[in-house]
Amino acid sequence: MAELGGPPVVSVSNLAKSFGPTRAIVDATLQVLPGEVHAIVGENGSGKSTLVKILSGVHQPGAGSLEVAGSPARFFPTPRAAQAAGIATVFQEVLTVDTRSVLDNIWIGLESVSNRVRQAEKRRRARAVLAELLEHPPALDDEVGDLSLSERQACSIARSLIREPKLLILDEATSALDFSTRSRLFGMVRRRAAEGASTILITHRMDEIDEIGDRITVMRSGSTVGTLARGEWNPEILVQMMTGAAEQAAREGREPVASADSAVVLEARELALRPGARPFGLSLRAGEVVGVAGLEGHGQDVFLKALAGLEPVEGEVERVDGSARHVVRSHRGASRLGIAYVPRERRAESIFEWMSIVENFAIATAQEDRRGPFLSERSSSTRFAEYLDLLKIKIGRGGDAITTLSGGNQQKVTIARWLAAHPRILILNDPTRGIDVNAKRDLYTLLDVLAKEGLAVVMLSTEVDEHLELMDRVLVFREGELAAELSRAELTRERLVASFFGGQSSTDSTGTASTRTASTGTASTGTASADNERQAS
Ligand SMILES: Nc1ncnc2c1ncn2[C@@H]1O[C@H](COP(=O)(O)OP(=O)(O)OP(=O)(O)O)[C@@H](O)[C@H]1O
Repeated sequence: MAELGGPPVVSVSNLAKSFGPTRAIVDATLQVLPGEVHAIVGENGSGKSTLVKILSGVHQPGAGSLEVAGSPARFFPTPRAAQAAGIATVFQEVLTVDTRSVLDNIWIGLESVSNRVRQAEKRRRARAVLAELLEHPPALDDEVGDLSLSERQACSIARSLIREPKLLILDEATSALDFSTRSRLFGMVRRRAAEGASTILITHRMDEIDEIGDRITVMRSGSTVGTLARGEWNPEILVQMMTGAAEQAAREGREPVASADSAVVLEARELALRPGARPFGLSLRAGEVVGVAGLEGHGQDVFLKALAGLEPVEGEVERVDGSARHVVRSHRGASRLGIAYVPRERRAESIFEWMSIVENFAIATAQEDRRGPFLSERSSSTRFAEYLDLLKIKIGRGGDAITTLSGGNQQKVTIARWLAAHPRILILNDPTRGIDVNAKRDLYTLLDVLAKEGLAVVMLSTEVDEHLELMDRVLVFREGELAAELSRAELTRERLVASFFGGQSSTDSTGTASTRTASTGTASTGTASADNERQAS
C-alpha cells in the first residue's frame, strides 16, 4: 500500500440494516484508507454485499454514521449520489445491456459526463481502459451479447474504471473473470493504489486476498468482527474469525473412487468444438470426478454444453448404461438419460427471479410433487429440507423470493435443484463461484459421497486449488481443443497453469512428464498417467 496518510476515504460506524425480519447487518464498522486495497471476507449471507450496497447508495441503513474524507456525511440516497462522491461499484452478477455495443455499455450511466465528451474522446478513453484490462479487447462496436462472460464482466469493470473513482468496489466481481483478465485487473488496482485511489475487494478467494489485499475486514452474521493488516492473517485465522470455529481441514486431495474397472457411463467420440478443431474423445466412468480447465473462452463451456445436449458440435455423445447405448441429441434427451447440467450464469441461466426459493428448487423435479392435477407445495418443501442441511443453505422462509437470498445461497439452491433429480452424470459449470470456503468444502464432501455412490461428475472450475483438491483428472482446453489431460498423480499448480498457456511436457526432478499435448486421443481413466510417461520417454 502506498503510505499516503490522510483521513479515510470513507468510514462507517455501527451500521445496521434489516430486510423485514432479516437482520442483514447488525453492527458493522469499516474504514477505508487512501490508496489501500481493503478486502472484506465472510461466509455467504454474512452481510458483505449489503454493506457495500449501502456505501454505493443502493440501500439505506437503519442505523449508523458515515464520514467521507474525514467529514460527517449523509448516507448516499441514490447510486448516482455515491458515484458523484467518487464511489464506483461492480457487482457479482454481470450487468450489461447485451443488445448494445461495447462502447455504449462502458458509457452507460455516465450521461451527465458523456453528453459533454466528444464521440472520438469517448472511443479513445474506452479503448484505453479495455486495452489495459483485456489481452484481446473486443471492438468497441461489437454487441456485448456476443462476448464471453469474462469479457462482459470486463465491460462492467471498464464502466467503473472510466470514472476514475476514488473508491472502486469490486463485489465478487472478479469471479467471472478469466485468469489473464483478473491478473491485468489486479495490475490496474495496484497502479490506482500507487496513485492514492482505494479499492474494496469482496472475494471468497484466499489467493486474491494474498495477492493484493493490504487489510482485511472479516464479517460474521451481519457484524464486522475485526480488521487485520497484511502479515496478521492466514487462512486458519480468517476462517476462525468468519465462522467462530476452526477451519474444516483442507484435504490433501480425494481418494479416487473410480478405477479402470468402473463402468463407463458416458462416451464422447470425435468431438470437434469448433470447425476445423482437432477432434477428441472422452470416456467417463461411474464415480469419477473430472475437472475442466483452461483460460476463459477456449472451448470448456462448449464442451460441457455438448455433453449436456445443449450445444450441437461435430461428433457424438453417448450415454452408456450397461449394454444399452443412447446418443444424446438434445438437452431434454440428456436429462431423461440422467445427465444434469448446472449452468454458470446464475442470473441469466438458472435463477427464476419471480419465483420463490422452493419453487426455484423444485422446478426441475416438479413431477415428484404432483398430487392429481395439482402441485403440492408441502412435498416440494419436504424434499428441499433435505438439501438445506446437506448444503447448509441459509434461508428465511422457503416461500420468500429467491432474490432475498445472498448470491452464494442462490447458487446452492440451483445445485440442490439438480441433485434432487438424482442424476447419474452431473455436469457443473463453475459451481463454486461465489460460495464461501466452508460451503465449498461441504460441496466437495458431498460430491465425494455421491461419487462413491457411482455418480460421475464433470466440473468446470476457474480455481486451480479446486482442481488440485477435488479432481481425479483434469482436461485442459486451449483454442477449442483438448490440449492436455493431467491425471491425479500429475496435478500440480505449476503444471496446470503451464498447460493453460500451452505448456508442453516438462520434466520434474524425478524425470516424470507433467503435461502433454493431447493427440487425437480419448481422455479416459487410469491410462493417462502411464500414457504420459510413455510419451515423455
Ligand atoms: N433485498 C433483500 N431482501 C431480503 N433479504 C435480503 C436482501 N438482500 C440481502 N438479504 C439478506 O441479508 C443477508 C445478508 O446478505 P448479503 O447479500 O449481504 O450477504 P453476503 O455476505 O454478501 O453473501 P454472499 O457471500 O453469499 O454474496 C442474507 O441473509 C440475505 O438473505
